[in-house]
Amino acid sequence: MKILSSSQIKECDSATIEKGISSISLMENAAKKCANWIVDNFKSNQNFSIFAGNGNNGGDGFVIARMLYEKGFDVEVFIDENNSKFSEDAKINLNKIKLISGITIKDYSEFDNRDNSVIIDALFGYGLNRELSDDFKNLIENLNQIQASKISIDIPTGLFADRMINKNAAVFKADFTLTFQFYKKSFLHPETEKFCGKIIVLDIDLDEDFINEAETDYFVIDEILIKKIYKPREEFSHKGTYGKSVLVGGSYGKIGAVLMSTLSALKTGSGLTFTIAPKCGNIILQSQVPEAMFIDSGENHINEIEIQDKAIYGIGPGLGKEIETQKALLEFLENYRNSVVLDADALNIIAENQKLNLIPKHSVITPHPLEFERLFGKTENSFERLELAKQKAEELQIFIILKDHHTVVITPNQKVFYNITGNSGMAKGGSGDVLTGILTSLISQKYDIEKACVFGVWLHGKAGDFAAVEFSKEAMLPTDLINHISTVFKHSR
Ligand SMILES: NC(=O)C1=CN([C@@H]2O[C@H](COP(=O)(O)OP(=O)(O)OC[C@H]3O[C@@H](n4cnc5c(N)ncnc54)[C@H](OP(=O)(O)O)[C@@H]3O)[C@@H](O)[C@H]2O)[C@@H](O)CC1
Ligand SMILES: [K+]
Repeated sequence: MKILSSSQIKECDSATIEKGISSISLMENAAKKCANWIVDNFKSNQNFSIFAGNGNNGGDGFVIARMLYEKGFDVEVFIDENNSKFSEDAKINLNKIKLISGITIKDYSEFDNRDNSVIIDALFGYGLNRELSDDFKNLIENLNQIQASKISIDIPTGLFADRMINKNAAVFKADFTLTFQFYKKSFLHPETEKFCGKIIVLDIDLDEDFINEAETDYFVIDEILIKKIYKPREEFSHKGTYGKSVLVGGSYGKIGAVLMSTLSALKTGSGLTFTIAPKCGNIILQSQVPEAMFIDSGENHINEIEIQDKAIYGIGPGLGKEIETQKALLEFLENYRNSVVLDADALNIIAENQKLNLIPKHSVITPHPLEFERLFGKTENSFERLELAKQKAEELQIFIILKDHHTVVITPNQKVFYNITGNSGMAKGGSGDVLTGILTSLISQKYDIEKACVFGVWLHGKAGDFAAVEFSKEAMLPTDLINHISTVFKHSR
């Protein structure tokens, strides 16, 4: 799914209107989608307090008020009574509810919370173009204090659609955000997404031609995209059809990491799977994953990385940073030209030795924020980190998978794919090792690298979601996630 900027959404609005739908009908349609969702999900609540601004977000609020009232709910609307400058469509809809005696319209200052009330934020949407004034900040901070269910229309007030907020910004803290047609970029960054609650994207029939042609670097990975990428296995094939994965890692006390990568590569469908690990891991690996072939290197840590033909390497899980291991990795990279997947200590070794230039072009690196900082330097926030990652991905011609609450794939041509599968149960040591195995396996099966990255992060998160359903976010383990890779494939058929 494409992510459009606020100015593109405005253009999309205009394109839709040019096709013959009036702006007032568009608002009516958008609000109807919200009202229906609210009725379906908040049947037991009788009171709705709707806070409306003076733009079209407020206009949506007025229409929602009317619709909820018509469905039998008790509705109060709050506006800034000193501000008479409403957008045209907001004014039309405000005038409509003024004619309904059952809907009370009061000033924001007259709000008094009622029992079992739901607060609806229709103050500002994508039209917010500057910091909120102190009056609005106070209003939002007061609303945030109130114990009630809270719904934001389109965007939680105080957030900008596409950029970071100031540190002291006041933002409405929603339990649900009912947003129109597209994810907004700020819903996908940790500093800003925490205000959104659960995000519900409502299709309001904006012009499809405009959406198809709109140019953007930003995408959300959705099932439509995954269906286009996934290649079911062919019946007439053999193990050679599905490539050779070589997982390199492990050191004394950290054999589990490379074991999990190896298992993940196998469960993702790798044809032939090798593990290069120190001798101390031999028995563990051979007994736990008999399907993989073991190549030893060093006693307790890796001291050489053998180059094999026609293989895809995934290097880093549990690798450690012993001097001999560092030398082995740098020597390997100096002599290797194919794409590799680099994770964990492989990235730390590259950072400490300042050898970014050794990463083969079209490789994949999978840093978490701290590893990213070690490689490329500090940034102020995740929006800046993403911009720096885009720049570095292009400069080095590599794919960067930035691991975070929403993991992001950044391609050498600066496209950005946000992943929305996954959950906090995956925030445990070992989850990253699973991702390395999945990515190595998909690339070795000749998925194009961009597609392997997009499919890989989605599959990883989705398996995590199945594991959370079975075991809970607290108790699920990265090994449970590996076992649920099969559930994802079964559901993908
Ligand atoms: N295609 C879609 O997605 C559809 C979207 N729709 C809805 O339209 C919404 C966008 O509407 P919008 O453009 O009127 O913007 P909105 O957010 O209501 O605010 C604009 C007003 O706020 C003002 N203002 C700005 N910053 C401010 C500040 N800090 N403090 C105070 N004021 C500030 C600004 O004033 P100005 O800059 O002119 O001084 C202007 O008056 C969108 O989010 C969705 O809900 C649907 O109805 C139909 C289909
Ligand atoms: K809002």
